[in-house]
Amino acid sequence: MNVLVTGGAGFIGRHLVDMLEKEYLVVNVDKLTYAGDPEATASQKNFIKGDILDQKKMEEIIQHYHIDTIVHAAAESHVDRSIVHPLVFTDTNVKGTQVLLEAAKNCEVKTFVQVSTDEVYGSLGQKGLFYEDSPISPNSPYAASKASGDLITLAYGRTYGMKVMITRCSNNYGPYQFPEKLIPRLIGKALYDEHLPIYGDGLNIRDWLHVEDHCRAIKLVMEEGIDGEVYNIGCQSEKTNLEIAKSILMSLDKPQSLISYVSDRLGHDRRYAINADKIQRELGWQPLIDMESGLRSTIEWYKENKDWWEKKWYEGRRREAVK
Ligand SMILES: Cc1cn([C@H]2C[C@H](O)[C@@H](COP(=O)(O)OP(=O)(O)O[C@H]3O[C@H](CO)[C@@H](O)[C@H](O)[C@H]3O)O2)c(=O)[nH]c1=O
Repeated sequence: MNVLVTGGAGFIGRHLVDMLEKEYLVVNVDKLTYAGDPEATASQKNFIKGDILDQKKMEEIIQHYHIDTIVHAAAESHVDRSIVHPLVFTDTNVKGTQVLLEAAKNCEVKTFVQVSTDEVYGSLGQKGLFYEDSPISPNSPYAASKASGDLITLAYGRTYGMKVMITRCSNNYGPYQFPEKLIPRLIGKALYDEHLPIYGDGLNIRDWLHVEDHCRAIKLVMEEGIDGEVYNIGCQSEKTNLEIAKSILMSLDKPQSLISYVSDRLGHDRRYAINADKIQRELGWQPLIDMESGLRSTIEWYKENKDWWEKKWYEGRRREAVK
């Protein structure tokens, strides 16, 4: 396979490129937004700075590298940002996905994998799980843009006979996650003895998945997934945000008094919990990293790589300010 990965300088994308490069020719196309890491691309065999909205460029790249498979991981991904700047989410996650599909169709790419999210299903109460056939009911502008990207992907499959598949993961964590997201943000704050901001009552639940387990699942879908199918990816590791904050403080030997309740996120989804039986049953995927050891090693990583996340945080904020 010759694989085009979009967003391979982002958190999930860079882990994916590392994994896929061991077996395939991989080309990473990334726009390098505030969340993209130019350093990630230094060791990648084929990196091209580019925007998925540039159809001509995407077609040239696909043709030049004889791409037969696209794994589309480029996205605006932060819910809080989507509440403040919703339009860029539509540009990248909806229109960008469609432009990429157009390029793929015109160049007769064989397989297209859309990397998506469990947030397209909306929010759960205390009980129940998201299944692949659960109704799409997104709440944030981010989730709605990803749901739209999923629907347009499926439409291209049905209309033009393209082989398309969708993966929907739960909340990822692990090394190199941009420090705007809950786990790296809280670790960073705790390391500096700053208050850990917890939105609302802290009892919102997320279902956590280590990024390496996620990437192994995407790779499997790319290799063995069935045309037109959706695959949920998660490892049934539900935690309240408060539990995460407490674990981080405990691991770093910091006082629980650093927890600080702040205003809630607008339209804050209460609970995500995903059923991933299908990918386990049909493709034989299994998560290998349990939350306890995964969180421990992630905390260690952020402790040892302060330079990386501090730089990303300040660089990211600078680039945002310029925009
Ligand atoms: C950044 C931050 C977040 N939170 C809360 C909001 C959420 O309930 C929870 C996790 O927030 P976030 O890390 O922003 O992640 P969340 O909104 O769940 O979305 C993530 O998980 C999704 C998959 O479920 C991905 O599709 C998204 O791209 C990813 O950002 O923690 C806080 O309480 N304090 C914070 O400072």
